[in-house]
Amino acid sequence: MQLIKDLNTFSATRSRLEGEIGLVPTMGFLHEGHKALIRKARMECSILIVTIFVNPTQFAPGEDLDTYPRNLPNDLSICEELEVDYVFAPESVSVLYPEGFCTFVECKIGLPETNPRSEGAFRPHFFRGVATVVTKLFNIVKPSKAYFGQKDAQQCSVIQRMVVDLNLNIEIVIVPTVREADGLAMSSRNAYLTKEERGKAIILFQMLQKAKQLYLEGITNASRIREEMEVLAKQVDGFRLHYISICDPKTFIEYENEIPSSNTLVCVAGTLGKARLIDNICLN
Ligand SMILES: Nc1ncnc2c1ncn2[C@@H]1O[C@H](COP(=O)(O)OP(=O)(O)OP(=O)(O)O)[C@@H](O)[C@H]1O
Ligand SMILES: CC(C)(CO)[C@@H](O)C(=O)[O-]
Ligand code: BAL
Repeated sequence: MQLIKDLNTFSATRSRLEGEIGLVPTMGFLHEGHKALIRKARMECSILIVTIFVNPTQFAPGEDLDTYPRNLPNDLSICEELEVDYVFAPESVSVLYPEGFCTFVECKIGLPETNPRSEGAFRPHFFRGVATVVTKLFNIVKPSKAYFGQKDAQQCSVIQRMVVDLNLNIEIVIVPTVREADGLAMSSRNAYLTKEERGKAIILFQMLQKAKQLYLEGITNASRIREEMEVLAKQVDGFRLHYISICDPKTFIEYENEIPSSNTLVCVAGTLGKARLIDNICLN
């Protein structure tokens, strides 16, 4: 495995590579969720490239850019173990954002005007930063396939839309959410949870399970499902619910009343202490 930290070396290396190139973009602090993406990419591609970069443009002022967990040595040994060929981990922000950088990519899926209960609404800067850095990584790595996790459902839809809209000719592979034994979705930010908060963090999964249970019992009214999920959220001391969204998984347009018999995604987000957690489930 080769670790590359600068653009010139990466570009020179990339120009010599041929075959099916798989890209797994990450922000590091790798866990079992990342490992699932890497394993799938390893099975499907002849050359596997993992990127590790905590992208500042997707963080708003006051968010956790400075404290975001980092552990490059451990990430590298995980990549080595999983037979990654190249890790591109820019050594500084200026590798991807040199002085004068001022061009951004914007996708309108889930922006506040189309869905007030979404990541796009709660983190209005977020998808612009993600779409921009992912476009840059796609242009730098030139993969045939790129792998993303279902945990970040709206991010998946934004990227899937972006490759269509911008004719990027890259296959986007979505990998199911990997969970802890009690159902909590793996996330680098779980590291922020205290022991007590960790116990409470399964509330997101429980809310999603409740939605599924209600749906299977024949309840198809989005507001009714949302209300019952809210009741659960209120029972957990210290959990600040940001939103419950019951929406179309491609457009993220919210269902207010009857939900259709296919294509319904339920997303939840909230904070427990310093950790902002998100999760989702497909109802049908
Ligand atoms: N539990 C998981 N299951 C499957 N994929 C995951 C999981 N967690 C993260 N991923 C995916 O890994 C890729 C890199 O994610 P990232 O490095 O931001 O980790 P993260 O755990 O999602 O971090 P955080 O939740 O703190 O933002 C993304 O495509 C993300 O969806
Ligand atoms: C896709 C991504 C690597 C872009 O910075 C990030 O949003 C993530 O890790 O999910
Ligand atoms: N996994 C999404 C990255 C973020 O929340 O910044």
